[in-house]
Amino acid sequence: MTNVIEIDRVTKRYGSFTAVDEATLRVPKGCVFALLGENGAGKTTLVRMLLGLLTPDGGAVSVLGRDSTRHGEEIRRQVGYVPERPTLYEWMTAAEIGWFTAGFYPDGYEQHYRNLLDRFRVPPGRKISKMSKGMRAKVALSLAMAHRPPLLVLDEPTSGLDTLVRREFLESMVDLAAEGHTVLLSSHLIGEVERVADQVAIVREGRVLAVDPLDRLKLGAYEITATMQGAASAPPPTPGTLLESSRRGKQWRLLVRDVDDEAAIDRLAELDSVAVVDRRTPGLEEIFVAYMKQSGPLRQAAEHRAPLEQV
Ligand SMILES: Nc1ncnc2c1ncn2[C@@H]1O[C@H](COP(=O)(O)OP(=O)(O)OP(=O)(O)O)[C@@H](O)[C@H]1O
Repeated sequence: MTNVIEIDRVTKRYGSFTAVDEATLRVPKGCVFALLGENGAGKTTLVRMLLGLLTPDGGAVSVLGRDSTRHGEEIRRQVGYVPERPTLYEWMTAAEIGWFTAGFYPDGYEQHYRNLLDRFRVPPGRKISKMSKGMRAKVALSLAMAHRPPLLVLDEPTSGLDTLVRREFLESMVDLAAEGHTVLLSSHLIGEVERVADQVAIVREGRVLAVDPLDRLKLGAYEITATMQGAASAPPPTPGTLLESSRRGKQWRLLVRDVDDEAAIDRLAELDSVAVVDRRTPGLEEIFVAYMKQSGPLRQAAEHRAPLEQV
């Protein structure tokens, strides 16, 4: 099994509202895979279908080689899941909650949990109710990892954490992937995804718009500024795939990706219609925003969507 997750043309509706629309993606073993999308894009709905907690209206979801509609329980046994707002028993200490949870898992769980608390520097005797958000998140992560799941699913795991704790948390994810675990991270934080992900799926309004290795998404992307000879000129033909174009006076700003040969951009200056060409490498945020703007709204906004945050 090379793919830990396989999602094929999956659709999920809530009444007449389509939350996930024919989504297709593959998550290979041993990578940190990010679902990147604004609030309300459908990430949690996708995650719930993976875990067999929601049944798709169409398409197929397979996790660790099993159909999640029929084998949800088996999948959940093998997956570590940290939801956006983990529920922890407030009155227990970190050690007690591990002891309690160990009852649901095979031998070795509690010892490994204690090792993880140690690794994340969580005092075992501290009550959950007396912990900071960051420490709670580490307890939730330790509980999710203590049965050594081959797949860890994290739904907006760092929301509410401060920068340092967030960074530490993210680094532990990269370590996990290096140890052969697969991590699925759902996030709307571009900086976070850029820091840790090997592969990224850009999700917008229930649709998967792009799935790529982060390197590929970034390395072949360019922002081209072409100053034309005349104000009315059309933009020059660009190499690669055009994601976004806008004009201000004589200047076109073009965002392209999948450019194999950057010299092809420089050669645009040889065209009669072009006076000057500049290029620079955009950040993931610019690429993401270009995808978000493409072809206008895909569906009516169902709710107020929170703006994107940078880490
Ligand atoms: N049980 C439900 N009934 C009706 N609509 C729902 C339900 N759950 C989610 N939705 C809607 O489906 C869309 C996708 O929601 P989802 O929670 O999957 O998005 P998300 O990308 O995880 O967002 P967030 O980051 O805010 O959690 C949203 O518009 C949401 O309001």
